[in-house]
Amino acid sequence: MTTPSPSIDEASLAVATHALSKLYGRSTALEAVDLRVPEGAVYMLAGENGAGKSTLLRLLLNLEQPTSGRAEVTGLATDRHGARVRARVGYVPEGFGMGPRWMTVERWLAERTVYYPAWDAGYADALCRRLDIDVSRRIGQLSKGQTRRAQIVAALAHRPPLLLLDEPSDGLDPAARDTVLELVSDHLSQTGCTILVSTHLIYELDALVDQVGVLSHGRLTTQAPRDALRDTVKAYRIRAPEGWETAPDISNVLHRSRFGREHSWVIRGDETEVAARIAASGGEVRDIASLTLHDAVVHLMRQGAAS
Ligand SMILES: Nc1ncnc2c1ncn2[C@@H]1O[C@H](COP(=O)(O)OP(=O)(O)OP(=O)(O)O)[C@@H](O)[C@H]1O
Repeated sequence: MTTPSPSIDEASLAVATHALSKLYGRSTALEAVDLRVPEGAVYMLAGENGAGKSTLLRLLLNLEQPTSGRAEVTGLATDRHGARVRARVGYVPEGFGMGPRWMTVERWLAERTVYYPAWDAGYADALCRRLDIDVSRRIGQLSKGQTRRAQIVAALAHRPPLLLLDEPSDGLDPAARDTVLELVSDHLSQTGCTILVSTHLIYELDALVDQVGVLSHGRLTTQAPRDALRDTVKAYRIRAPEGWETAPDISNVLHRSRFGREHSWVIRGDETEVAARIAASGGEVRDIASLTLHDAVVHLMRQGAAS
């Protein structure tokens, strides 16, 4: 079951999906996903390998069709307006296939202008310089990271209202990762665009993210503003009598560990309510701490995988 988000104005969503499902044969890749990405948000999509993140992004671009359900991207129904949706989106795909091996990067970038009328050649040049791209090289000669750099230029250079980034730093060296984060951050402050980004490197996006979604086995098990997660997913240090761990009536325990009579539990819920329940069951709350975004999301991923 998806954790409900606080009320969101449906009219101001950059992306909305409605019970979006995708089967490959008899195997479920996505199951009744109700994604809500507010306009102007940086929405991080996390989830284990095979959770359905890339499939979801491909469906949003109508590169593949859902088995059931529907999606709207920048207000357009993806099934009827696939080409218009793609023109409004900057997409970094999961894979590294770009184009024919003989084509130079320069020519490949020039061809993007056909698809994107708003292509800004000056901005594309500046991005190529920042990312140290030799545009005279042929696609077949590029390393994985060099390919990724060119894909990032293509995604940003038409200043689309929405970026769909599928593990954008995959293949990049650490310095290039930092440069890409700076570029995306600058791009965001200049354009105010919306970003939906799938990643396994949660800490990398820490400074940017304001919405979080967790996919697990094709289901969106968590969807919440980042601040709401910070306020509700907490680590409780508890001193308790022997055998206490079976006593409390507490739901949404994401993690338990124990050292002697001291317990450390990660619990999702209202802090005051959780603390009261612990106290009522005979436990003494010694400390309550917030988690990093990385730790909170990893606990939520594990809970999603286990449910
Ligand atoms: N073309 C396809 N044919 C059959 N199954 C597919 C296809 N594409 C994806 N799948 C399956 O759908 C599920 C979701 O895959 P997807 O690539 O969307 O996951 P992901 O969350 O992006 O994973 P990762 O983090 O490993 O990139 C997986 O079980 C995968 O095997």
